[in-house]
Amino acid sequence: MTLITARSTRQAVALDGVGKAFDSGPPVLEDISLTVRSGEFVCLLGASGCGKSTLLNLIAGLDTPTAGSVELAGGHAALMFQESALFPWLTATHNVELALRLRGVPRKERQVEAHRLLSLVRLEHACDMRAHELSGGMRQRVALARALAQGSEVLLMDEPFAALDAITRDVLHEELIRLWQHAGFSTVFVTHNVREAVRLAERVVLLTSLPGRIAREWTVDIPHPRRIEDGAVARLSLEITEHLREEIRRHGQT
Ligand SMILES: Nc1ncnc2c1ncn2[C@@H]1O[C@H](COP(=O)(O)OP(=O)(O)OP(=O)(O)O)[C@@H](O)[C@H]1O
Repeated sequence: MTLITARSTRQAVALDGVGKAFDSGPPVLEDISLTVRSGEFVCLLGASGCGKSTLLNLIAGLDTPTAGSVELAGGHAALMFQESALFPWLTATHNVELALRLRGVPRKERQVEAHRLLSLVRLEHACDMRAHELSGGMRQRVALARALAQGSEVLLMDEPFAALDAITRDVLHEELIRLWQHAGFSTVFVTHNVREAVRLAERVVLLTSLPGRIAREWTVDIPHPRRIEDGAVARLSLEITEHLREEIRRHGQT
């Protein structure tokens, strides 16, 4: 593992003129051009229904754009959703081992590696537990360990902490930043929570609605560790919220 010391210029994700329409409906996304540098943490922010998940699915290769192109370093990305989607009959270790198996890690190395990943997310005491024995926060930790097990350069996260209480969410923000700083993967994180975006990202990209286009973006220069209640986080959040409100007003989505 390497600590990020300098900003990379290599591209992890490159979207060029991406558009998406479903069937004969109007475009959900239009002319999205966005580059995510290797090791960069970008938050995609926008009102409900503006197309954030659709864009993430296009980056993941789960769907194809109707216009433009999507390029992904390494050809594949790890995904994490609001629901942990763990296999309930498998222990935490076996859930992680499954991802290692799909990646071709030899059987005798899998258990050690799964335990290493579960310790990284501070779950060394829960290796033998199944989903129903884990809290929501612990389930998301296992999901994060499983995502890391895929060994992708890019981690795509679709509101992964939205269902958690504020304290658990805050702890997981801290954990995610710690892992990102040390492992150096690129992250595209979707949220409609402005403070969460400013708390986490190096860059916040705001999407318009109907169709989703890039409205504006902000570089977040606030040093880590950041807290959600920091003055600098609050000030930038206020500024971004004003722009988000404007977008919502424009489209009558209140
Ligand atoms: N498979 C699909 N077929 C038809 N329409 C779809 C499909 N997937 C998404 N849409 C439409 O695309 C639009 C954007 O949806 P999407 O889920 O990407 O938005 P979002 O910004 O992630 O919303 P939220 O924040 O509420 O999760 C919505 O109008 C949705 O109904």
